[in-house]
Amino acid sequence: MNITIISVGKIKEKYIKQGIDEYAKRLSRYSKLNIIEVADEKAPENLSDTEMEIVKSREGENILKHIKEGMYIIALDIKGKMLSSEELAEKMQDLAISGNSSIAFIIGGSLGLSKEVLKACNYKLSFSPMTFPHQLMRLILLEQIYRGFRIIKGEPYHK
Ligand SMILES: C[S@@+](CC[C@H](N)C(=O)[O-])C[C@H]1O[C@@H](n2cnc3c(N)ncnc32)[C@H](O)[C@@H]1O
Repeated sequence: MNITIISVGKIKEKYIKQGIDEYAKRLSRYSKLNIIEVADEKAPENLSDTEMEIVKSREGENILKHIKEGMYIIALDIKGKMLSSEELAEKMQDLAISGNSSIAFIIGGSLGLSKEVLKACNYKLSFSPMTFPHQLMRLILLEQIYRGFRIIKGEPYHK
């Protein structure tokens, strides 16, 4: 299976980068991983609603450029559907069985994802009603994808 993560913004924190590198290494036993970072637009505190939509829209355009034919697109969205780790694993397995060998996970920037991206995606996945910073979200997502592969393979994993 090919996993692509399209994420707005760079990873600046060293400790998060180390965690991401570790899970990317662990995942390489199970999947091809491609992490694409798209530029985050400047978003000062005092933006109007319209200006915020413009920022999200610009970031969204850059995200959508990386979507390829045949990719199953999962947008990370606080308001999306929550799944257990076992349910996410089952979803990944079902996609593979039905011939979707390429999954793209999308993580938004500080203002979230544009309506165009949310419209283009096949599934909206929430990790909880809480808001996580995008850098940490990338690490948590990688851990859950890795956990998903361990579950699919029936391999032992920390509970
Ligand atoms: C700082 S958050 C953006 C917060 C923004 N106010 C919103 O409502 O989306 C950056 C990105 O991380 C991801 N994210 C953060 N918390 C999440 C959660 N609980 N579930 C799913 N994705 C989350 C989303 O992709 C979001 O666009």
